[in-house]
Amino acid sequence: MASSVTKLDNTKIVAEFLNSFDTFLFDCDGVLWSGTHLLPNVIETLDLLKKLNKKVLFVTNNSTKSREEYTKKFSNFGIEGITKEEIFSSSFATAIYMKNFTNLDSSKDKIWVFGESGIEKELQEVGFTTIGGTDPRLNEPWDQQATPFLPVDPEVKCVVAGLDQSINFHKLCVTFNYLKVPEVQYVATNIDTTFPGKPYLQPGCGSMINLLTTSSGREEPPNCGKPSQLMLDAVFKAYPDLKRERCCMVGDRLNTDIKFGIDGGLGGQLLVLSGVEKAECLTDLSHGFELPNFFAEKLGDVYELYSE
Ligand SMILES: O=C(O)[C@H](O)[C@H](O)COP(=O)(O)O
Ligand SMILES: [Mg+2]
Repeated sequence: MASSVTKLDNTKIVAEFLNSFDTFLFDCDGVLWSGTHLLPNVIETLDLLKKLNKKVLFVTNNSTKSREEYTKKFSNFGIEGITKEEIFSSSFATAIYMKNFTNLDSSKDKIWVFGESGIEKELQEVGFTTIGGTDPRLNEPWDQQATPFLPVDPEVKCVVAGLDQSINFHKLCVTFNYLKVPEVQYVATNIDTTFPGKPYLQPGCGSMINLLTTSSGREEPPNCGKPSQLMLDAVFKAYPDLKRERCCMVGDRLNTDIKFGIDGGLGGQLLVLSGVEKAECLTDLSHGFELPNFFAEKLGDVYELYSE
């Protein structure tokens, strides 16, 4: 638990903050952007970190896109030069989990996807056959007699569920029917209950997982996203020279991003108030989550307050 939380609100503190770390791991939604809006001075801050020879990586619980698709999202926001290898998404973490931590045989066991293309593409990249997901036939109105998805496919051995911004009753009913099969495993990409937008907050992946879990009577599924250390293990496997004490996690949620950094033994955590959390969470501790050692109104404050 951080003994005290330092606000990045002046040049001296920002300089000390930057000198304390060699690597910055950035959450995306609520830190870099909010929905389709790039947050202020994000590009400038990332450029400053590169100029200071800092390592910059991205760790997002948003499973809607594959890492490859995320490189295009970065570029569309004008954040150039970000490679797939610098992005760690919960869809990627879930593919790692399915490949290395389950007994599924990707040569014959299929996966039913509740979610978007990111999950499908990352699971397919590690060799799994996926059904459901973005199949356009799921956009047809729910009709028990007409649906092509029931009865369930006996080769499906797992449901992987993530954020679906095109959620509908057809998708819920078919996924529910797979979850009613006791032998079918159940895995969640992440647990974020809300999804930051601009200006409105939205229901997140975790709320959709809760709906599926409650309706099917299943136990809570394993979570592959932050704060699970699966993604951090993948980061340190890909970049073995990183020193945990010289890494800082930058996020907008206490129960995912900041917990992820603290549990992972990272040297620092910066909470930005441009996403889900508001300043009250730093004084009203009834949430029960550990606090970061730094906070800022927004990431762009690092650039705005920095001076040579
Ligand atoms: O509901 C969700 O899936 C999350 O709110 C969202 O995708 C979080 O993404 P992150 O803030 O980890 O980039
Ligand atoms: Mg976020």
